Amino acid sequence: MNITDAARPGFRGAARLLAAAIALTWRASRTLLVAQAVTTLIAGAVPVTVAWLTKTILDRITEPAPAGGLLILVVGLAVATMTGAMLPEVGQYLDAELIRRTQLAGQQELYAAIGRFDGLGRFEDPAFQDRLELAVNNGPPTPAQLVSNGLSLLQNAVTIVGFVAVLAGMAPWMAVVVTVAALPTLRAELALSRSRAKTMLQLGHASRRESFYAELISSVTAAKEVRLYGLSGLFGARMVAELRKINRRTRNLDLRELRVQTLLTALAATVAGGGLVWAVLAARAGDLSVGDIVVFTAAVAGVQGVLGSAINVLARTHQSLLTFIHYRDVVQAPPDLPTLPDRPVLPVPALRAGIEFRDVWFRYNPALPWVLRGASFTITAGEATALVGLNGAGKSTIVKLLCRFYDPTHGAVLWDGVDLRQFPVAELRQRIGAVFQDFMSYELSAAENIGLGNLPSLDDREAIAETARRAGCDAMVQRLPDGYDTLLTRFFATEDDSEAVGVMLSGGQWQRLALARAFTRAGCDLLILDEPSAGLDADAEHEIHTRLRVLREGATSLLISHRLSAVRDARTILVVTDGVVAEHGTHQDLMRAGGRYAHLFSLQASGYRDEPANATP
Ligand SMILES: Nc1ncnc2c1ncn2[C@@H]1O[C@H](COP(=O)(O)OP(=O)(O)OP(=O)(O)O)[C@@H](O)[C@H]1O
Repeated sequence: MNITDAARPGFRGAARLLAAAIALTWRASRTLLVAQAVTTLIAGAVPVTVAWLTKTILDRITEPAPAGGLLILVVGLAVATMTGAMLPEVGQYLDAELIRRTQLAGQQELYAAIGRFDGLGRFEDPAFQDRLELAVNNGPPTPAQLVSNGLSLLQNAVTIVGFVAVLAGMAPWMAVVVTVAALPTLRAELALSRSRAKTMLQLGHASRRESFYAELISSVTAAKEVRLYGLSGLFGARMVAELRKINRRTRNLDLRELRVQTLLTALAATVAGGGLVWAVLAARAGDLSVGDIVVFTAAVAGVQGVLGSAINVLARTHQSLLTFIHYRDVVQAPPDLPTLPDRPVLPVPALRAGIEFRDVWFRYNPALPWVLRGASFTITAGEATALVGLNGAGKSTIVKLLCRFYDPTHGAVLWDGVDLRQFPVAELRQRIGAVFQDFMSYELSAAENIGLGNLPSLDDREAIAETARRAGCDAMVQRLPDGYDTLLTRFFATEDDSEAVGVMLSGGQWQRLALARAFTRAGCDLLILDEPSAGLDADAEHEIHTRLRVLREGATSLLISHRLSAVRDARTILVVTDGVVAEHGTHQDLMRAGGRYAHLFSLQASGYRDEPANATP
């Protein structure tokens, strides 16, 4: 994925980003956007109108023969002043409402984009994680902020043009001096905001590590080990070290900003003071009227004040643009698992022959070692296949390639002879049921924990109960305080009953629910069971494997287990060693061959054999 250089979007890049922000805000609420634009234009014209009316009224009062229409001017001044006082409140409300609506639209767009990432690679890439975090934390409100800043700039521009015109009419050189004096400020502010955005990106790692340690200290998952091993001091110190690192960098930025701002304020004060001295001298010489001095002072202060605020808004806009880049990068990220460019995209057919790994090479990252080194094997349709091997051999990696969470680095995975990359990913996954080794425990109700496996039947309580019966967890769920409605968490209450207390399940109980979730896809083309009985007691394990044997009968399944007695009746056992399938066959074949499998099986079997009676002391 091409990640834009965050510090320098370039003029055209900035224009494209702004256009995208306006488009999103327009989609969120066009009425509010138009209302805010109108309010902004009026607010921009008010200060100049007030200054001009004040001057005119003063000049008329001090004229030897006052002209008519004074009352109209005074009423006009009152209306303009009142409008000027009321508009900020109205603008503030419109601004807040526009931000709320755009944030909602932005959040929907961002999370829909994240949901479209088919693979796991991006979630494991630290550079992408940094951008994702910036996009998630700061992205959704930025379009509205950008638009709001843009409108503020428009308002400032209207005011500046008005005051500069007034100044130019009285002292053209002063209009030039005031405007030129603002240029260094603009340059310095833009440089500052660029440094700030760059620093925020660089601090992404530190900030994630800081959150990681904070989470370890306060999370219930880590609470046991943190307490037993007394880790909170260590993690707390590391968290503080990361926070100090972040503070050091942001403090340096703030100090730089303070120095620059002080210099710029001194420059502005000198220009304003000089202008005032000139105006007073000119008035004494009879070149300016009292009204002229009032409007001159207002114009200099107005231009400087508005220029200052415009520059601040510009810097904020620049900063928002730099943040918005990450949001756009995520939202516009190309598909992470594209289909093969030179072959047609095909619907996924029901599996008839089998799934073949053909000379598959795979590593998680070019910098990491190969996990698979030319693995070739077949999972035959309608048969029970088992996958065994030592820890880290690559069994779960094979499962992830089967579900197409990654694509092979070389070689191909073929579904009835068709490369998986020719299928729409979501369609392929609908044909697969799986219990992963690191399955999820959802802090939702028991029924939902099962029903999530098959969304169309999420509310079909009878189907869920039937699945639970097949997975052997119906009785366990029935015994929970609210049966299938029991909330499996101690952290959230149900919306309608805040007093309801949730339940925490044991590891084995969660595992049974995960099994049931996979079973909701009964009749799927491929059932993957990665260590489905790892957390179960001996009784439960035996019972589950007996059930699985029945369920796998005639179905295409892949079972991974370190308990070799559980895989012995698989039609084919694949033994993964050194990144390839080194042995395959039935239990009997492999035992006869006397290879790695036979060695592992004999080792496990010896652990279950009784010691001879005379060997006991
Ligand atoms: N997401 C990942 N990123 C980088 N390396 C990974 C990732 N997942 C696994 N690995 C590495 O790939 C290798 C194979 O891991 P895998 O989980 O496939 O092994 P396994 O055979 O399932 O092991 P076990 O029996 O312990 O479950 C290991 O060396 C592991 O460190």
